Amino acid sequence: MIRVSVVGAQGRMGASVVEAVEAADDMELSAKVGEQDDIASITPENTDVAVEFTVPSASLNNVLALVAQGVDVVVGTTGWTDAKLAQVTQALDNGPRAGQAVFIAPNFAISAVLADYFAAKAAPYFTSAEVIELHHPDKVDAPSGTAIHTAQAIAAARAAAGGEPMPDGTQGEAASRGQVIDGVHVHAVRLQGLNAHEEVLLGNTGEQLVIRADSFERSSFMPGVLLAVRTLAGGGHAGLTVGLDAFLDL
Ligand SMILES: NC(=O)C1=CN([C@@H]2O[C@H](COP(=O)(O)OP(=O)(O)OC[C@H]3O[C@@H](n4cnc5c(N)ncnc54)[C@H](OP(=O)(O)O)[C@@H]3O)[C@@H](O)[C@H]2O)C=CC1
Ligand SMILES: O=C(O)C1=N[C@H](C(=O)O)C[C@H](O)C1
Repeated sequence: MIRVSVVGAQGRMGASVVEAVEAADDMELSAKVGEQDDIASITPENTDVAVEFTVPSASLNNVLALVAQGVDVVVGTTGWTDAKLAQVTQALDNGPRAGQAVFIAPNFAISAVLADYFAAKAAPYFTSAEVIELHHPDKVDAPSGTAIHTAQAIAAARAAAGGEPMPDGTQGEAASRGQVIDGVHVHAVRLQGLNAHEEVLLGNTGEQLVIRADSFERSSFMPGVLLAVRTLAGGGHAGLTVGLDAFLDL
């Protein structure tokens, strides 16, 4: 049995992970940790993999604490920057146990992972690309971690193909055009009734490709979370890995 502890267990995602772990035949729930609890209670003696879904402002410290304890971590919290990722890599290098692993995914839903992948594949063939993410109004961060990841992937694919900057003659209030991430405009919608959705618009003269992923329920993230837990528990993924595509045969 894979022993799993959940950090942020009282949150929307954490509670879903607790349910998914309890329902999995090959896993058992070890600890449920919230903001008031001591994360140092999670150790290799009671936990094979910790799953972390908290808030962007707390996630790095939680991950560093778990790595220092010698525990492998699957992270779904957003807000990761290159500088934060570098801190995780450094912590893993100095971790107490050989072969320690941290896995971070901006999105665990297969629809979103594939949308991201398809968008990067399509990007070099289009003059223009913009990303629209749409979420429930309780989401604290904007734009979504997924949208940032998608925009970066589109920009990297365009740059690798030697693409020109996108045409845009709009003047006036810059905020109206969304946040610009690596040259790609990203727009964030918060609307009651929504869960997690993303649309990538790709345009050429006289044509448009729309790639859209919809997570209607948090259960859509659970197969990806459990896949990551099983993959880390199986070993062979030492160090830091980012993105569920690393564990899929794409
Ligand atoms: N990768 C993916 O597929 C997905 C990622 N996400 C991301 O996951 C994160 C969590 O989302 P969601 O569950 O909706 O958010 P919630 O606000 O529902 O949950 C966050 C939880 O974290 C707890 N928390 C805050 N600080 C700490 C801390 N220092 N230690 C332990 N627990 C803490 C909060 O407790 P309290 O309320 O008591 O402060 C709360 O229970 C977000 O970054 C979101 O974007 C969401 C969906 C899918
Ligand atoms: O907060 C959410 O709900 C979600 N957060 C992640 C993100 O910011 O990309 C993943 C998904 O979009 C749901």
